[in-house]
Amino acid sequence: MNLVIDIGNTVAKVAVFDGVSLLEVAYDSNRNLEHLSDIYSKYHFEKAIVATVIDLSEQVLAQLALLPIPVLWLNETTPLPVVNLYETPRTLGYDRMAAVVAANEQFPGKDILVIDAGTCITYEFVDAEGRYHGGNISPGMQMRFRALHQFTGRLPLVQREGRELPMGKDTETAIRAGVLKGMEYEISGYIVAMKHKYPELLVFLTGGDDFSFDTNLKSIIFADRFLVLKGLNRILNYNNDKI
Ligand SMILES: Nc1ncnc2c1ncn2[C@@H]1O[C@H](COP(=O)(O)OP(=O)(O)O)[C@@H](O)[C@H]1O
Ligand SMILES: CC(C)(COP(=O)(O)O)[C@@H](O)C(=O)NCCC(=O)O
Ligand SMILES: [K+]
Repeated sequence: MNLVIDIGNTVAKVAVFDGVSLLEVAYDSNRNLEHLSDIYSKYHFEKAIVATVIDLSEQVLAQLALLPIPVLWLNETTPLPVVNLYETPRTLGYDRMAAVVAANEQFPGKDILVIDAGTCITYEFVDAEGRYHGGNISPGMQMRFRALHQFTGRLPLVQREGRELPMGKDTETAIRAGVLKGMEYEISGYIVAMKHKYPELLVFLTGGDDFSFDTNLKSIIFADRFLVLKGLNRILNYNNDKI
């Protein structure tokens, strides 16, 4: 079994894979992997992979150091099943690469746009020859709600759940629609622009933020909440003989 750990800016994900099958996922705070010991004792693991986009707390480092199996720390030196054309591989967030690796595994000969809506929204492009060209980073949903509150004198902190209108009729609905429609139009805009350039383009959507689209683009999107974990598992298997 493979132990796959993805530590994001908001949530840490701990997953169990048997070959390519995902058996279980646990969600933890990124400051303390509380579920790790329980999961570890339930299965027989051979190896692990860790990807992080934050500097880890002493606690998480200590929890990972206790693992009695080989651990692959994903970074710019890790051999990958796609070509990395990012100009600064040392500064790349490897959760982004993992999502690309999983999408490319499902559709090897295709141009793919991968959209990951987590703390940030990231847009990644991998071409039909398996070359990762890079992509863009923009604020995630919670960040948008919080930024509007934090950087103004009068705007409240609005929650995702509540009355949704196409155009706001009061401060709360104006902010909610502004954030949600802003994300929707941003995402649709990327898809339309990239489809224009790459007519055969496939689109994957992943990340913790589920949101619904009303557009006809919905039908061309593959939604997969576990894309990053699946990509990390593929990278771990790809490096089987090296760890
Ligand atoms: N149970 C949950 N705990 C925390 N965030 C959640 C939860 N369910 C959904 N979310 C949403 O998912 C986002 C985190 O998504 P994720 O892709 O895991 O982010 P990251 O990889 O940046 O940590 C949060 O910003 C939040 O809006
Ligand atoms: C862009 C990100 C903040 C996204 O993180 P996430 O939303 O998954 O927590 C992360 O991938 C990161 O810190 N990247 C480093 C900069 C770069 O990729 O170039
Ligand atoms: K993200």
